[in-house]
Amino acid sequence: MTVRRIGVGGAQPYDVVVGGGVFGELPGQVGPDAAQVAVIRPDSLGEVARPALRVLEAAGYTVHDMGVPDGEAAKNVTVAADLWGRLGRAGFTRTDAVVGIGGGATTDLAGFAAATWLRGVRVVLVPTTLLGMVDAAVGGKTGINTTEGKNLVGAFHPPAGVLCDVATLPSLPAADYAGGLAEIVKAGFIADPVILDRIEDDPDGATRPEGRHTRELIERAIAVKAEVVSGDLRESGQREMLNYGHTLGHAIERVENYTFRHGYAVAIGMVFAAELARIDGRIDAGTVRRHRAILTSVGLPTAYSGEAWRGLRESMRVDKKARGAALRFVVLDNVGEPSILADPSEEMLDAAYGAVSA
Ligand SMILES: NC(=O)c1ccc[n+]([C@@H]2O[C@H](COP(=O)([O-])OP(=O)(O)OC[C@H]3O[C@@H](n4cnc5c(N)ncnc54)[C@H](O)[C@@H]3O)[C@@H](O)[C@H]2O)c1
Ligand SMILES: O=C(O)C(=O)C[C@@H](O)[C@H](O)[C@H](O)COP(=O)(O)O
Ligand SMILES: [Zn+2]
Repeated sequence: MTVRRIGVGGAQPYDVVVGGGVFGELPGQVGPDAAQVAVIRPDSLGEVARPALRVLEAAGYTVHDMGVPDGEAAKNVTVAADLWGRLGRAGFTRTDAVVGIGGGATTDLAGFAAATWLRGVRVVLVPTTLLGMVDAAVGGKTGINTTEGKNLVGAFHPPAGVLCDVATLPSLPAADYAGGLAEIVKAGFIADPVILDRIEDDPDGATRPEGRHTRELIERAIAVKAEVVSGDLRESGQREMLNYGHTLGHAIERVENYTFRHGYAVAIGMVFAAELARIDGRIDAGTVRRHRAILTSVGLPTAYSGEAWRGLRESMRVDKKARGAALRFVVLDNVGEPSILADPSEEMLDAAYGAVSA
């Protein structure tokens, strides 16, 4: 299987390595300075993490296997504090390193632990979900959720390297695989319409790791993310476009107490943002229909409870793109042309939600 390296620029450039069996590159990414390595991974992913643990042990590191709760259940301050305790007891110093293995929730947590331990130690990320590979592990956003909102506590802390071993994908449940497709579709709508063409060409294949266009979809989505974050690590401008669908999406996750898949919430959020753009006269009804058709074709939801609207509207207030009382949404002026819609009226918001409410 071919290996592709996608470079991420910035003050500390690194590679996103995509291929089969790339775990072997872990020691090279962890580097020669570390004596100890903390491997942070879900308790449930012992089998998936084992080859990585073996490679690190064989390279001579003292490896601490730090299991955490599965997925989103670990992305909170209780688990982060437990990790700080374990790092402290192991005597982790500034030259030691963290390796995060798992889905996006786990790599966000591992990145956050690395960002906060001693104010920042080296972290290498090994995403094992589609979503982790195409989005979460790339770009240096780390964080945890709080009761009040999604990712409200975090830090920008880019990894030293990202290893996407596509051989881990076949064991991923289909529903979680579909969640990753939402971020791939997002990359298509905001920056690379070829992604949309490939999914429309073979929607069934898009839902499977062995699909005809799967490698291309993964690499194109990573390339979109790498390009954006290379120029704007701290989200002072262009990076906001990666938040397409996330203002409503994060609010849905919050009202569901973080038990609703991120990708599913973002899928609904993208249709909401598309409806907002249509109401604002930026895109036509056909482009909104294209959102629904593509998302539905790969098994993603495009509607949500009408009764939830008041709670969602309240939750959106803490969106990181908001400025004061003004909400700011990423919308499209056209496919591949994202822009910001600032402070839409309550009537517009109500109308757009009416169009996605079930
Ligand atoms: N930092 C960022 O830039 C960024 C970007 C996008 C999303 N995110 C975050 O990513 C998270 C969503 O990530 P996700 O969709 O990967 O969810 P997840 O991390 O919850 O993983 C989904 C499920 O798949 C399991 N799993 C992981 N790899 C597996 C494998 N190879 N085989 C079988 N099961 C496997 C996990 O244990 C979990 O149960 C959210 O918290 C979201 O906020 C962050
Ligand atoms: O990397 C980014 O920037 C993104 O917005 C990517 C999103 O897919 C991701 O879910 C991110 O975690 C959202 O960031 P937040 O700052 O809105 O919490
Ligand atoms: Zn996301």
